[in-house]
Amino acid sequence: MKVKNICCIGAGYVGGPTMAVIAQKCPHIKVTVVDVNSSRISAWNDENLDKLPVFEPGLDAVVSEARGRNLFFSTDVDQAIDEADMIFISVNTPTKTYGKGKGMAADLKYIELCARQIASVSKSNKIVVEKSTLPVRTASAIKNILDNTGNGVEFQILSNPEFLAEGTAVEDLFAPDRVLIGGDTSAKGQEAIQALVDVYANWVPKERILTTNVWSSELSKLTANAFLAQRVSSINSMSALCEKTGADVNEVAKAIGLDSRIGSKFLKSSVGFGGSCFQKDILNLVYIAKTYGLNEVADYWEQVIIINDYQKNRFSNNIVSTLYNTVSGKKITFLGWAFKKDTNDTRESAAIQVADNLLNEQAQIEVYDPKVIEERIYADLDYLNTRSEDENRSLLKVKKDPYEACKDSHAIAILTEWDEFKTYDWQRIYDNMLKPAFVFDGRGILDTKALENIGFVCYSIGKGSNK
Ligand SMILES: NC(=O)c1ccc[n+]([C@@H]2O[C@H](COP(=O)([O-])OP(=O)(O)OC[C@H]3O[C@@H](n4cnc5c(N)ncnc54)[C@H](O)[C@@H]3O)[C@@H](O)[C@H]2O)c1
Ligand SMILES: O=c1ccn([C@@H]2O[C@H](COP(=O)(O)OP(=O)(O)O[C@H]3O[C@H](CO)[C@@H](O)[C@H](O)[C@H]3O)[C@@H](O)[C@H]2O)c(=O)[nH]1
Repeated sequence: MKVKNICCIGAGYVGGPTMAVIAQKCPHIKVTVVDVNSSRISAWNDENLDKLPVFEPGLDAVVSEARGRNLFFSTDVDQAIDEADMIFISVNTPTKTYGKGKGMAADLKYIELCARQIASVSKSNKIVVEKSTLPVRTASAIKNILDNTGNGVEFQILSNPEFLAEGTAVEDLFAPDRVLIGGDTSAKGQEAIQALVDVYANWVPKERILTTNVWSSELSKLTANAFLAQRVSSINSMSALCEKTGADVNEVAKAIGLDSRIGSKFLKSSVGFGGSCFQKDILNLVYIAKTYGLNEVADYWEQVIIINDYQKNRFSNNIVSTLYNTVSGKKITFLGWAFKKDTNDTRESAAIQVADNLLNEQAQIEVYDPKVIEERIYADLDYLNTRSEDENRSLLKVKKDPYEACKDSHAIAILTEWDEFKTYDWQRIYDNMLKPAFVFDGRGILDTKALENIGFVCYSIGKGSNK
């Protein structure tokens, strides 16, 4: 079977870029991305490419090439489902905030809604692809809903998890380490797998397209994120030990990373990992292990989250203790709010927890981030419900100019590794700060020696004193 018409439900960080790349690479396939959020769809359709709802380097060029040709964004979900022979489900699967599994399990209500809508609208056979990250065995629930419509339509369910990282989404989609496709072992299942393999084969080398059974595919996604996050927590746990012992975490990371069995990637110590996936997916993994009675397995992975929380709190505690045990009324500047550089996404960003801790200590915070808008920052804080919205707005201000944000500040905290922070006129920043002028580099990106020569008092994550 040759796929001619794709529909993707969910025009978010995954659905948008993923489908834009499929459309660009496969001009013979019509791709329609649909979403219930009409303002998001309008933004995807905006003539001004700066207004796309997702900021990703290179995405504007891909969208401008394919949009209107064979890439469409629409709110008409029913029509797109009806026309498609392959439907990707790429809706959000956040951690449950209510009921059984609250705070741990993935909330699958949006997935189920999609399955029910596909079931009620479809008049012809369809391949349904799980693009969202899902707990292992979700495919059987989706199949159950789809197969019980009684209208004679046949559905094949595939799992095709997405491994792109934000900030490098387009690069990752152009040249993925692998594409993973899981499906049913029956002949029809294999045919469906082949149809999706053929889509990717338009630009991904065949040896990088891996096919498995559906459960392996679902579980591989959670496993990959757990392993990646575990590396960050592992090096972050070492950063605490480095600071106590005079070791330098960057030197340790380099020394161990040269061992080809360990490898050098994902060993950058930080103020803690963020992003919409790591925490949510590990909590989900922990929950799944517990439901199968695998308590030791659950405890093992939960430790990755515990260390991450520890790292964020350690960073804010260090700011308070260094500033003579009080930050009350003191101005602290945050450079960066996004969970990593080159994205406007702030979900689970370490900056949020660090800010909340410091606001509890009555600090005055001013934030500068090159891509994150003011409304997003306040929404992140308000969501925690720690204090009133008015208090958040009076204690924390968002600035559009980094020098303005740093003026008259007691301390600067680097929360995101944006490249531009390295190029600032740090002498100018120093001259306009209160003294002693402190810098807390939560990303280890600044040249500490150069800053110390200017007169700053520096703390860099994982760098112990050499004395
Ligand atoms: N963000 C990432 O980098 C990333 C990477 C790999 C996998 N994932 C996974 O992909 C999935 C989507 O993540 P995201 O970051 O794109 O989420 P997102 O919140 O940015 O986008 C999801 C979109 O789905 C829409 N939606 C929800 N229910 C809908 C429905 N019934 N009909 C139509 N639209 C609906 C929402 O309005 C939203 O715009 C999640 O399962 C996530 O775990 C995310
Ligand atoms: O050495 C490192 C690497 C990452 N991070 C932090 O870890 C978080 C996650 O970074 P990254 O993995 O690069 O971005 P994500 O967009 O969250 O991507 C992850 O989560 C996605 C969603 O599931 C997966 O698709 C990707 O493969 C997986 O890398 C960020 O806060 C980073 O700053 C570190 O602190 N040190």
